[in-house]
Amino acid sequence: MSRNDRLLVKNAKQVVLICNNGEKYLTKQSMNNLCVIEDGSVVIGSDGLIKAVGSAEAIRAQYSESSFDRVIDATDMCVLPGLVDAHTHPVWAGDRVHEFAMKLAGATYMDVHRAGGGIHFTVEHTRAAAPSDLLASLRSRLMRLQRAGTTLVECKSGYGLELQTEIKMLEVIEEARCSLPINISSTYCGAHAVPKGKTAAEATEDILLVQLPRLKELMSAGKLRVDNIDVFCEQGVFDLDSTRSILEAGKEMGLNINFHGDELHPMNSAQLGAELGALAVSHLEEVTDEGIVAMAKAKTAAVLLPTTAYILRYCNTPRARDMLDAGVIVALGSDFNPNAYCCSMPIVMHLACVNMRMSMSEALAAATINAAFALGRSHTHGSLEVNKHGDLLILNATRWEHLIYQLGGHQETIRYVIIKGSVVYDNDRVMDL
Ligand SMILES: N=CN[C@@H](CCC(=O)O)C(=O)O
Ligand SMILES: [Zn+2]
Repeated sequence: MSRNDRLLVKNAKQVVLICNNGEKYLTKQSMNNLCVIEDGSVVIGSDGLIKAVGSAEAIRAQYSESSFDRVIDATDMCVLPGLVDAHTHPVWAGDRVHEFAMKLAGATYMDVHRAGGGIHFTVEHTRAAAPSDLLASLRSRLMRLQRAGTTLVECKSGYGLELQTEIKMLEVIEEARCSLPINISSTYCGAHAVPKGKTAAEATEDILLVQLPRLKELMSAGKLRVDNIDVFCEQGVFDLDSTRSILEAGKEMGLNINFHGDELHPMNSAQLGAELGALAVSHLEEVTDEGIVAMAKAKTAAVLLPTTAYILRYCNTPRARDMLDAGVIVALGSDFNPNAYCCSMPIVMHLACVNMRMSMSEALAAATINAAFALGRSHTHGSLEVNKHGDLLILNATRWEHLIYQLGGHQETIRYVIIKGSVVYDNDRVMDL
């Protein structure tokens, strides 16, 4: 029967499916046994979903009568799922380039924070910013992430720390979700820091009695979509009890728990996440052995952020190998924020391999299916399987590992970024491998 589909990507040297059995995440050895088809093709239908993926020969035979809006000949190229960035803070105003110099001179993250810099500096500028300016900068940041291969990204609020600005940030994220092709998972992070002039207890009360109820109203009225709730659980920020009460209230509203924990001090955040049924805990530089066991058992994903230790230098590198060996679902995120200005998941994967001793296959699984799991989206994203979103990358390379191996080389290696079967980035520069 003849039919019309949106896109055929044919004759790719490699098609990296990641997995092909409807797995929601990968752990341990399965992360090193990614499903790869040599000489393969992919078909994406007019609904933007994958209709077929398989050997080029089989797809040719199966689709001999079909027509396509677009055909890409991927001879000598590789096809991968679009990358998933499981942790970013992309909505903000105010440049913090000066803090990079302070940190290079030896200041710690908390030194900068206590001196009124860090999150507080960004809060001041974000509160004063017009929504249209926040949206313009968010758009250009998301386009940058997209050019680096990200097709699904988590975006946090958290530079308002009071009702009005937190809602403003979430509305800006919602506007981006409606107007850009990139897939967004939005996170309310009103407990990102204790606002100036308030104690942690007062801030917790404001979140529980003012911010979350208003969020609930807006969500129920269909005026705002929010997917996750986040808290910065850290000494001098939100302790374990405040974190618990905020996360529980968010869960009650139907939000997925996905929070910052065990970053600078061991807080037992991993255990709390496991106990509350969190989808994910991010950072975990200071996770304990007990925390690792609890997360593995509860199937709470660990979103590891290699840029943090790289940029802060004094901070420990997350124990990726221990977590992988224990069977924790390890995911990756860029942690894009004014402290860690990194838009590139290929660079994040490279850092994960070199500094956290992950294999390239583990890093790719962590930046696709497992990152999608951390956002509750692995049934639709994170692998190239029939009925999932047709979000993929086509590389100017005959082996997919070039995406990670070439540090900072993604501008040349990524030829196309495709979301739901439409080309959203076409880099037609020819490169020499
Ligand atoms: N740790 C807390 N939050 C961010 C940093 C945000 C900022 O410094 O503006 C993080 O994930 O690294
Ligand atoms: Zn963060």
